[in-house]
Amino acid sequence: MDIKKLQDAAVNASKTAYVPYSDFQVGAALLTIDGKIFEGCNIENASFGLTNCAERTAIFKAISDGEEKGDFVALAVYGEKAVKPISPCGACRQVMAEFFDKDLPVYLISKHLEVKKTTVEELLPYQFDELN
Ligand SMILES: O=c1ccn([C@H]2C[C@H](O)[C@@H](CO)O2)c(=O)[nH]1
Ligand SMILES: [Zn+2]
Repeated sequence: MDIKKLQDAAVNASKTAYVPYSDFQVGAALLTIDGKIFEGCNIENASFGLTNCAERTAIFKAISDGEEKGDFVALAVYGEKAVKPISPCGACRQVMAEFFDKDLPVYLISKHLEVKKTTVEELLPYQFDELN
């Protein structure tokens, strides 16, 4: 799969972000082994801590639609105002660790489309995982 397509999907996903508090639109695009792409945006709340990041929205949409742990092959995240490639928060890293293989490629993208390629393992080393 062309990474450009996943990157475009992440940019597209950011368009529907609900961000009245931060005005910081984020989009995520999650690719499955079958070639499906699940898009997610950040969704904020007046009670700030209830905000759902773009990454978790995409992951939860995929799981809710029947995709399973191990079905995922790549994630792209785009920050519309990110000066440097966006960096996922700790909550999202933990949720990624739940559903993604350690070596799954994660493409972090800045507003100028600078891309940093990393992995789940790099984002969350020595992860908590009760099942292992
Ligand atoms: O990787 C990230 C980083 C931040 N945000 C959101 C949370 C909040 O809505 C806004 C500003 O932090 O960006 C994401 O969705 N993903
Ligand atoms: Zn997050």
